[in-house]
Amino acid sequence: MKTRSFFWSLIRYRPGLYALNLIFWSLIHMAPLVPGLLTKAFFDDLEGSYDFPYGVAAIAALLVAAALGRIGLIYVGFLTDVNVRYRISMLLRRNMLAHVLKEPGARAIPVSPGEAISNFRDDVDHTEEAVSWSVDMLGLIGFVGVASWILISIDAQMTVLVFVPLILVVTAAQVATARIQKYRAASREATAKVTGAISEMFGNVQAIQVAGAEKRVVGRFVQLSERRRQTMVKDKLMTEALSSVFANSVNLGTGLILLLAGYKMRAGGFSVGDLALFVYYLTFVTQLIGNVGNFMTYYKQMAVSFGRIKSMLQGAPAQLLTKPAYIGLGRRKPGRGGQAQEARAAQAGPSGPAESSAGGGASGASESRPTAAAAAAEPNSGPPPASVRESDLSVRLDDDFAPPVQAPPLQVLEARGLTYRFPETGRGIEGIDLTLRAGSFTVVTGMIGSGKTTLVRTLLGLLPAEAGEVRWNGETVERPADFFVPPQSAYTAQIPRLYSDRLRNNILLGEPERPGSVAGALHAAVMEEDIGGLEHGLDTMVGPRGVKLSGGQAQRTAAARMLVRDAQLYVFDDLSSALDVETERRLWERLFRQRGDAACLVVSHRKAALAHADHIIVLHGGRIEAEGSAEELLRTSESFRQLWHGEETG
Ligand SMILES: Nc1ncnc2c1ncn2[C@@H]1O[C@H](COP(=O)(O)OP(=O)(O)OP(=O)(O)O)[C@@H](O)[C@H]1O
Repeated sequence: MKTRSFFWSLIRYRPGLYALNLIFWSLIHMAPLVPGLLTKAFFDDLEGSYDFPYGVAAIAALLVAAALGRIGLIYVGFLTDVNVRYRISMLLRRNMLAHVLKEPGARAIPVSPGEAISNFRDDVDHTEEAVSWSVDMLGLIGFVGVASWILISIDAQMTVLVFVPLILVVTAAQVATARIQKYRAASREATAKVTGAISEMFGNVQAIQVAGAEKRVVGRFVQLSERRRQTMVKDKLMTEALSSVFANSVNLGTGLILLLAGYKMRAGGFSVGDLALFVYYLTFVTQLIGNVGNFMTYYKQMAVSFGRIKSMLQGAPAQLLTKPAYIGLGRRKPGRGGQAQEARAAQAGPSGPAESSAGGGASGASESRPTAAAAAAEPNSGPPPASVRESDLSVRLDDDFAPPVQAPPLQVLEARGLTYRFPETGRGIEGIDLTLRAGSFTVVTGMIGSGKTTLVRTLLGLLPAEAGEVRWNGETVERPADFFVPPQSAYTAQIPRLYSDRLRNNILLGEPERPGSVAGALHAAVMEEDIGGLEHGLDTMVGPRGVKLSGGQAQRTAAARMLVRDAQLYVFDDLSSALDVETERRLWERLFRQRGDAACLVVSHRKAALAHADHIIVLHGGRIEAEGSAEELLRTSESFRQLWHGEETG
């Protein structure tokens, strides 16, 4: 999609509102034609070359009325402008967010969080500005057209002089735009890097301290800030230089008019009123040219911003940015969302995976979708305010997200030829086959970097598989990311993600609390004894990213979050990093006893997990090196023996 098409699609989002805004701003810009003519009449009347029928006082009254009328128009113009610009930016941000939440969870944004924030904030702002400034163009053309006609009829030669600044400024702006675009791109890039560095610094304070890297980190920050300063100075200098050309051209024009008017007045062909009219119109012509310059600058900035916003889409069509959607303002149109959702529900039907792909698409496994929703829906403390409850959030996003799929009870889950390689390193997994039956307990093990995490993420759709397929009871799962969420599956990632909220809310993450459900999940996650030691039990605020909990508590809170949900497949990615051997043993025992018909897929190298496994998969270099029971593998696999005995030795 080209910048021009993007721009038009933004205008077409609310064509009526945009047209209203265009009309008001055209009137605002054309309104000065009237006081110009009144000023001419006023001076000509005083000079005696013209006789206004109602006297000079009437002209003064009309001038005041014209000024008041323009103030009224500007007031309404600002109302329409605010409505257009904020609706556009809200739509863009909403659609960008919806897209991010639909991407495979582990690769949802292609840049650092800081850069993504800059995309959401600054690039959308620039786009909004370009659309907003575009409404001045019609009024400008109208004003210049009518004013030229009036001025030419008075004095063609002088009129040419009025338009000299216009020609100068437009030429200067044209010459400068390529440079402005270059400087603007560089300053945006530098700003994003600084924002990214700030977010990395704040996220890694502890790592920086323990590595004694404060000076180096601050040094890098200073370098990035210096680069930003340089690019910003160039950017601002160029923009301000152009503005000053716009501003000073009025003085230049006035000087030229005065010079010529003196000669013409002496010759008697030019009245004081004519002079007043020329000077009056020149001011407005130049102001309006300034607006053209602003529009051109913002349009160029928008081209840069559009490129950056597109990169966030990771190859998805840019049309989705301007796809009409409910943005939370006014009444929701019938047929949008509500009906669409019903239609999708009918398509998704009860029969499971194949139908689920017909829906709009939701993201991630349990870890990503409810997490993201709750992160947006729930503030730092206490219950969320009514305006941002999850039910409201679903109203805003349900055009994009399919309703949860209800698949038939799991009998067998199969993956065939599953392949994913990280573009950056070419590493990952290749040609993985696995079979999980209802009630089975499968452990994936292997050395560091062998591909265990990549395997579970690809299976669950958190990474987009390059090849292979996943089948649920023999039916192909077309869109694993939509499908592998509760009630089909629940997942605990290797690194737990907790939110600055109560412990209870971190476990439930929007799931309605049933009697005993949280207590049951806490017991299964071996967390029940820790609760008594916390200041406010389940209502303890866990702090940003759960910093008030120990690593093991955070890990088990994430496990409890998974276990509080009914699922037919539970996936754990390596709990051992933060759990002592005894706690982990109790956790697997409880899970093993309580799992019922659910299948468990566990990444671990701990004996406690391996001992429960009825099937073990040993990965090496992203491929399955061996598989079987622990007994078989101890006989047949050297790698497995190393892992098994490794725990004893180290
Ligand atoms: N985000 C990434 N970008 C590029 N390469 C990656 C990325 N994440 C992992 N890899 C590479 O993919 C391979 C598999 O990584 P993966 O995290 O799946 O291994 P693992 O067996 O889970 O390791 P660990 O036991 O340390 O958790 C590794 O060689 C790793 O270097």
